[in-house]
Amino acid sequence: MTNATFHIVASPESWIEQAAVDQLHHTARLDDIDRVVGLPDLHAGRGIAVGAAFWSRSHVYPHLVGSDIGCGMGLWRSALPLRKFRLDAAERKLRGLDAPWSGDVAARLAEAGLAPDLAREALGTIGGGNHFAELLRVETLHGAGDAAVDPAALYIMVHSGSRGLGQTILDGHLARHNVDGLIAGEAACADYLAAHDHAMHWAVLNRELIAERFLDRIGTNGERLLDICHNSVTPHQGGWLHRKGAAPADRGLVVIPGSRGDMTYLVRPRLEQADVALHSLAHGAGRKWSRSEAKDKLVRRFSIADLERTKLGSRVICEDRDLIYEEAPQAYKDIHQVVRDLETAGLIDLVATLRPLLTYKMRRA
Ligand SMILES: Nc1nc2c(ncn2[C@@H]2O[C@H](COP(=O)(O)O)[C@@H](O)[C@H]2O)c(=O)[nH]1
Ligand SMILES: [Mn+2]
Repeated sequence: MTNATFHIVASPESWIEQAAVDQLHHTARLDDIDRVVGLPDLHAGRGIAVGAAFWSRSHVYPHLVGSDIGCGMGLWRSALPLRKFRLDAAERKLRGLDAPWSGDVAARLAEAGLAPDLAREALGTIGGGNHFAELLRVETLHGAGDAAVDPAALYIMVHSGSRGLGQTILDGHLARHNVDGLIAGEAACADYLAAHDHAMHWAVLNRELIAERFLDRIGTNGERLLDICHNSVTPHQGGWLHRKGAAPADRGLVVIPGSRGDMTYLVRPRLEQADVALHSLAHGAGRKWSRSEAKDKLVRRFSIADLERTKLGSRVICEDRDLIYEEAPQAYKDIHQVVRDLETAGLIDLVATLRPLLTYKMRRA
């Protein structure tokens, strides 16, 4: 039995798999979960649905945040005008980015208020899975607009998280408490929250360094327009708001990417209806196929070379033969429908649509 209120933000046109809805109901039955919200990118995860927000007045549940604490999206406007950007040259220059960053890691960690040796080897690297760095340009400016969006500029979006650090924190918690919740105010909860906040700050710094490394390789720099975490637990309305693949609607502009072969939306959250969705938004399109399904379905239909170009004409650097199939655009839901659902629910205004030019996932040294 549960007393939690349950709401899914999605129109009948949106495809939401039953397994994900079942996972939401399962989570709603945890002790003292008061509100559960599914967003239009909802899909099944490893036990916990992704594209969801959970609020508890009294408990913090680390397994609802998951292992990639602080994972999120950052967007930078580069100083390079599009007219000077050369795709072939950029593709050649984007090398050596999976190796540890050779800059002053200790100083950057200390500046961010973190221990100077915290997960230092991984800092500034993207990691695997569906993490990426992507160069984009403005496709369309919408009515809501924003002075920071210059259609003549090149942009970079970075999706990465806390790498092994978040996993270590979750593993430590599960070893001691399994999936039991932590009672807010008790020492064990404070310890988890302190480690969680370090991982969030580490992830923000990680995205910043990735963007700097990429922009440096193509001979420019940039200004950060936004950085948002979609895996987190934060204080909210006198309780605790867990976001599992859900973008915050209370921290300014948000990017909602589709896939490497589709558009990304830059949106401004609307505050009037925000509480209905626990002040959260879709964090992407959400998966339609699991990784193994994607590989099985696509491997006979497409060569690696096919997948190194997208239907939008953008390029893909991914030298992992499995990953290039697992993360193919076909594996994701329709981003345009996801964004329409958020608009229809009165949760966002569109600012701009961005088109991918080059997506970097990994390249061997
Ligand atoms: N523009 C791109 N979007 C992508 C790519 N790979 C995935 N995605 C989208 O990002 C979210 C991230 O999901 P998460 O649960 O891992 O945080 C995903 O739902 C897709 O919509 C890409 O290469 N480029
Ligand atoms: Mn993520």
